[in-house]
Amino acid sequence: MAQYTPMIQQYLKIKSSHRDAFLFFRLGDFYEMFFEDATRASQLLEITLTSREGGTSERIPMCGVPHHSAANYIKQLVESGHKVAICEQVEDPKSAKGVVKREVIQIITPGTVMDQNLLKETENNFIAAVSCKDEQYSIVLNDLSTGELKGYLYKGDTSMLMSELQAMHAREAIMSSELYDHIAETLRLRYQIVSSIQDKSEVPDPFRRLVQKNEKELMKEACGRLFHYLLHTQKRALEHLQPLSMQHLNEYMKLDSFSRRNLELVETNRSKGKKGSLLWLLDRTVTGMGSRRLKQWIEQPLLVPDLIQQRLDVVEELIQEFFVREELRDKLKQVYDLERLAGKVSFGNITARDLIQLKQTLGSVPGIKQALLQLSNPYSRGLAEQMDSHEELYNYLESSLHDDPPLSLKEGGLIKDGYHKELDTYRDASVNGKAWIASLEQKERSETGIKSLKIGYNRIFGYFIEVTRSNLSLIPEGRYERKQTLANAERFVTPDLKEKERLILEAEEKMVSLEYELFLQVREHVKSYIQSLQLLAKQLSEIDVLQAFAAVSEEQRYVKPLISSTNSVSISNGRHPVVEKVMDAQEYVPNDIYLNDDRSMLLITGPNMAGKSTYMRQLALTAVMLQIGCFVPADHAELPLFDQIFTRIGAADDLVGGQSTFMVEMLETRYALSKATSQSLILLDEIGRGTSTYDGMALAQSIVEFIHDHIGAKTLFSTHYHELTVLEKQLRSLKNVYVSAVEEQGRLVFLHKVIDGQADKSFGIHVAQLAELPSAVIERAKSILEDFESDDRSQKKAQIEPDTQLSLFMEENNTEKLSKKKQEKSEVEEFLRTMNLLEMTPLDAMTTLFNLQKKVK
Ligand SMILES: Nc1ncnc2c1ncn2[C@@H]1O[C@H](COP(=O)(O)OP(=O)(O)OP(=O)(O)O)[C@@H](O)[C@H]1O
Repeated sequence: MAQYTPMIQQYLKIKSSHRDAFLFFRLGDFYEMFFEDATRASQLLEITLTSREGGTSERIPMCGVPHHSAANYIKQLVESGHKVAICEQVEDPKSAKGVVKREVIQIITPGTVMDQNLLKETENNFIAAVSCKDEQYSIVLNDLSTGELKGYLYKGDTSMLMSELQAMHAREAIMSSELYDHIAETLRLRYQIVSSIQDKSEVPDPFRRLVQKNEKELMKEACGRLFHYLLHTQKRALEHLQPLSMQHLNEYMKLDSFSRRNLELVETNRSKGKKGSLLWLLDRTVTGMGSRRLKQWIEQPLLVPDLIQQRLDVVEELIQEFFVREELRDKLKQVYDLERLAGKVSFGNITARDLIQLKQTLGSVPGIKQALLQLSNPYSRGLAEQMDSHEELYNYLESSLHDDPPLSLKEGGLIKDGYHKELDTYRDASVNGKAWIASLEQKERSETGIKSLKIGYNRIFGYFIEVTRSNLSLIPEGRYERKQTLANAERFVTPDLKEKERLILEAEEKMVSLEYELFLQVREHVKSYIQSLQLLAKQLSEIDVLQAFAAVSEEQRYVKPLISSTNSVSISNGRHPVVEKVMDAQEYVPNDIYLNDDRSMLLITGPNMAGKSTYMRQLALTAVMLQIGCFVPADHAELPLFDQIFTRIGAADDLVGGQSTFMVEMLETRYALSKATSQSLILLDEIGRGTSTYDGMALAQSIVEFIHDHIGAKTLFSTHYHELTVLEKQLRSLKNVYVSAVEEQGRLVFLHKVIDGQADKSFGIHVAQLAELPSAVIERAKSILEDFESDDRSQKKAQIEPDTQLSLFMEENNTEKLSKKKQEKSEVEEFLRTMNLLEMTPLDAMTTLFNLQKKVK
């Protein structure tokens, strides 16, 4: 260490406590990185790697970014899952003795970004902290930009924990070093979640107010971890953090990570994008806050009937009252991101422009209240009555801040005239001084008779009187003092001009620093409103989501659903909201779904592509829509409130996790079987197809029986194993339905209509034809199928299972082939035994061998 220069020593010392972050080390106008940080950053950011002397024989690798454009580079690093520690000079270099003092002022990590450039308007940015004991987990989820804190308690194992973290969209997870050793690598590789260690878990003093005294110890631990981490990275008080809100299982529908993914609630499985998801369909919100709230609602449907009913009633009235809705939408358009503005106030990075946005937002609240008061429904009226438009704060901001302030806080132009006496005096001095100077030009022109005389200003020489060379002789002796000579003019000053200049500059300097001081006071004043602004933000975002529900429901012809008190589902002409939206509405074939205690399970058969999964998803999405308080796609709908939805739909390979499709399927099923209750909804799509036919069929049947006999959950079960349809006779509450299709002139026509009973034909080859497999393959498959069907044994089998898919036939035929092969093998053996080798030519032997091999093959 000693051989390095003092500055590099300082760097190394600071770096030693920030090993997991890129250290942006401020050197003049640049942030520099050294050693390994420099080599890695130069590759990641594609910037030039240089080097500098550092006191040793070898030069030190170095790369840097200009401080004014650092934000973009930080963004790139953080978005790719890295952390950046910002190390600033914390003393004036002019007064520093030796190396200027430097300190890390903030660590920017994927889960703690506060910069607008790094945040997506319509998405929360979550950081989670975790604690665990035995099989219990506590997770606290925080969005630092909005201050929300949500707590969850779970029972499960680490793989469950990891998929929950993913389902919560956590970008970063904070945990003990012990847990870190177990899961950090998997979290990073499989879920792209950055992990950080924080072993301190006691809730620090300033944060005590956020966690209730009688909260569970494990929960307090997770909160403590989070708060210590936030203090360590942000290094400031975070007054906008909201009290911990525990998420109780009995208030929300539980949707595990598999189901959220399978139902494509907020993103599609394939592209991982919003488009094509339920969120995409419903997102008619006008504000970023509303869009984020909607996403939270979709991921946490309610279980409390009154709350759901309240939302449904508002939506109903907003559909009827078109003009009120339009007025609300209009006013909401003037609402800025109040939630994040409140966060910025506390964080200390709010600008005058942000405060103007805050003012404009407050300005639109009275209009929103007024619109809401036009509705008769008690919930929206109550909301309007509780809504505080913060008149006092509005007036305060109105009287203090300019409407169009500059971005910079240190150049003046922030505070309005009349707000502060002293500031007004300086302004007057500056304005009067400038007016005096303007009149001086006139006066000097007329007294000297020099028409081209002018008064100018530059930063170095200040104010001056400029006379062209040809007019110099007209200046009376001793009138001006010479200041600067130009090629064809001379510049002069007078004692009065100098004095005025001093007054103006002094006033301007004082003005700028006083304005900054006043701005800080304004900012401080706004801080006292953080909590009530957060409440207002919540109310506004809620209204925004409800008006969005009304807009989509009206456009898509949804109906107000009823909450069933008899635990039955009755949906007539139901539709899958997203499939319907992306296809021509006329083409969509609506379907009914009826379920009750005597008909709690439907076994769905039908050809591939007929619409089995669509039908199943349709029910789940309708349930989610009802439980978030939105109208639903049907002509009539009545559903119970489902406590949980479990799904096993589609292939969701977890290749990174090293699990096969079949294993994932079994894990998801195990999860459903162990957690479901009679109030749950279970959707199982072709369970067992990932293994051999009999194996799969046996599993499928035992799963159906288990759900029927031991759980009693409403269940939709689609299968290609037509053999299972006999279960209708054995299981009281199981009913067969099928999705119809007809064959017309050798081609398959899907009717997409779900009918009671069972399908009577297998259409696998037709689907392959639709998929435009080579015609040779199709023809061959048809002829194989014919062979199978004409085969005796196959016929016999077909009596029991007339409708099996091609795959099933293949399996069956394998058994037959096997015995055929045995027979052939014995023929070959016999031939080999009796063959007279001595009488054969080499060519004969070769031909015989060829024929034998052909036979065996
Ligand atoms: N009710 C409907 N009305 C119109 N089109 C539909 C309907 N249901 C499904 N479809 C269309 O059929 C396609 C296939 O549907 P789906 O994936 O549900 O079939 P499936 O029977 O589950 O197929 P597989 O057995 O191959 O998984 C959908 O993408 C959609 O375009």
